[in-house]
Amino acid sequence: MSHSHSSLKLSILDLSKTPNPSSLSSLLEACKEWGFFQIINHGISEELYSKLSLFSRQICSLPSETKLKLGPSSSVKSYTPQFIASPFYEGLRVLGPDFFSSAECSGKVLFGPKCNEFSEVVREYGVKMTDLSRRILEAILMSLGDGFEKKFYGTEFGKCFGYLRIINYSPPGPSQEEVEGLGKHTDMCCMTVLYPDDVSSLQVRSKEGKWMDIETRKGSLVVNLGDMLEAWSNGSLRSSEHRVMLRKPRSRLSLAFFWTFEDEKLIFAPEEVVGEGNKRAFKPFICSDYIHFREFDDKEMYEKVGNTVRDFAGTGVDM
Ligand SMILES: O=C(O)CCC(=O)C(=O)O
Ligand SMILES: [Fe+2]
Repeated sequence: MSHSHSSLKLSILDLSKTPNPSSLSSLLEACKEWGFFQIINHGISEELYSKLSLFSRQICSLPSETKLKLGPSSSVKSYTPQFIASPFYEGLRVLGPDFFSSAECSGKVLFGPKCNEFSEVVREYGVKMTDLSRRILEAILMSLGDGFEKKFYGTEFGKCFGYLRIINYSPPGPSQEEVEGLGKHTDMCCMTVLYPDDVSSLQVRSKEGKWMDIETRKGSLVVNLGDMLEAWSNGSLRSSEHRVMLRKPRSRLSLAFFWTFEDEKLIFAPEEVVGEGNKRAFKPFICSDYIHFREFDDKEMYEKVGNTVRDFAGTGVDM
């Protein structure tokens, strides 16, 4: 039996070019319609990616006893073993802004003396992705309204920080044509910058509810918007449901960099963003309250995974 899949070529943001009205309008269009686009000329070298991939593969092959020292129920909590998100998914989280120290904290347990090299590679990746995330977010604000990046970047997004998740998906079994590596979800953060080794496993759900395979240019990174930005933009920027479907009999690696508001941030769309005469699509809420709402759901009631910020703070007004 073979499945047919519709696919979506992601809109391109070229980071080597100064944004102009035409590039900004296609960026805004992509953010509203899909909440997904791709970036090219992003400056993350393949060499850096390969170094990090190598460590990722090493983490994958370590014995479970070692990794379970880092979570889910130990004090460090940086490791998500298989069978939490899915039977095929395991992940290691490294918190910014001090990527070196947080990498070291896990690295000591995982790699022993080789840990320094790991921490250094993660630091370099974290710093570069932080810079990249800022530039992307500025472009998004610019696309939302004239002068919005100057007006809102510092005041609203000035305390954003990033964290990295190094994700390994184990291969589906020989008799499994297609398995869910990561189930349907929206990202909680403002924005995710994704370096997948195989983009064809990533699917986004259209507004009509159709799953689409994501297509990108070779070497580009995938950006998707999260719930916090959807709420901050009064629902005009879309945080889309997406998932990972594993189809090839090989493992898959992915580096997901999440750019998020600080815990205590009150998320409330500014008047100018809502626009005169428009209703509010979200009640104001504190960032960490939403994260707790999601974490509780994800762990305690697995069937309820998939709850979004609209379930948490939506007013019922559909933007
Ligand atoms: O692995 C991927 O390509 C996507 C991961 C993802 O969606 C996530 O970690 O939120
Ligand atoms: Fe995601």
